[in-house]
Amino acid sequence: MTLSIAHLGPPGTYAEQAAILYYNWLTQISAQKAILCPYPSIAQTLRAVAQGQTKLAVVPVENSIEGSVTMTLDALWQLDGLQVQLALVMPIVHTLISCAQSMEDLKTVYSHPQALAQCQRWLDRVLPKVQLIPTNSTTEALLQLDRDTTAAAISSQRAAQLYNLPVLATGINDYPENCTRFWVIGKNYIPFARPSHLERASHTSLAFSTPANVPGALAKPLQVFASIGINLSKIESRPTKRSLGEYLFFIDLEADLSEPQVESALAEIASYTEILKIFGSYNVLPIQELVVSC
Ligand SMILES: O=C(O)C(=O)C[C@]1(C(=O)O)C=C[C@@H](O)C=C1
Repeated sequence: MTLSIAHLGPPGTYAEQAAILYYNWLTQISAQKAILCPYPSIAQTLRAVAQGQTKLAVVPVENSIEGSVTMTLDALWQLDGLQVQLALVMPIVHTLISCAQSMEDLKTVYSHPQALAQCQRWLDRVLPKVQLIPTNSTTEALLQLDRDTTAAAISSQRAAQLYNLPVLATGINDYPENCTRFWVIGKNYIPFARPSHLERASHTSLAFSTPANVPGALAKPLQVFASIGINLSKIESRPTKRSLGEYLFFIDLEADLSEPQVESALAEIASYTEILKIFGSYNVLPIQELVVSC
C-alpha cells in the first residue's frame, strides 16, 4: 500500500523538504512506497490526517529563533486522536527571491509569519520601508513574483530553483544556526512509521487545561514529574481562546510513556487537569541519518 504524507504546500516549502527527508528515510528502512500531498495551511494538513485523507503529516512545531509554531499547537489541541510518531530537526536558511533588478525597487515582501519573524532584524536593516505581507507558507506568493517586479518572497534556495526565480540575497535569517523541529504525525500508534531499532522513546508530548485559575493549578501537575525525576524539555502556554488570561500548557518530557512510572504519573496528572491530551512518545531522528539516506 502507498503511504500518503500530508505537508504544507504549495511545493517547495520547508515542510515539504522535511517530508522528503522523512520519506527517503522511510523508503530506505522499510521499502515502503509513499506519496506527498500538499495542503494550503498547517491546520488543513493536520485535519487531513485526523479525517483519514492521509496516513501521516509532517508539520513544523518549533523554531530556534521564533519558538513554537502556534498554528500547529492550536490545531493539535483542537483535533482528536493525533499522535507524534517521530521528530526531526532541519536547518533553515532563508533566501530573498524576487524578479526585481535590485533591492531598492522592492515595495513588498511576502512570507509565512515564522519566516518573516526569523528575518526581522535583517528586514529592518536592509529593507526598512517595505510592507511585510504574511502568507500561509513561504512558497504561496512565489507564482505571483514574475508579474510584480516590486515584490519579493522569503523562502528557500530549493524553492527558488523549483520555481526558476532569481535570488537577491541568501542566508538572511537573523541567526545562522536557525533550525526548525518537525513532527511526523499519524492517528494512533503507527509502528512502521518509527525507527524499529530503538527500544525506548526519548520524548513524550502532552497538553492540558487546568480546572481553575487558582494558586498551584500548574505547579501541582509539574510537581508530579519533578517528584519522580522526569526532566521537562519544553513548556509553552497558549490561550484557551475561551476567556482572556486562561491558558493551555504544552509540555515535552524526556521520558517514555511505556515506563510504568511515567504511566502512573500521567494518571495522577489527570486528576489535576481539566482536559489532558497525550500526543504520545517518540524519538528524534538524527539529521545524519536523514542526510545519509537522501
Ligand atoms: O512555509 C513553509 O515553508 C513552512 O514549511 C512553514 C515553516 C514554519 O511554519 O515554521 C517551516 C519552517 C520555517 O521555520 C518557516 C516556515
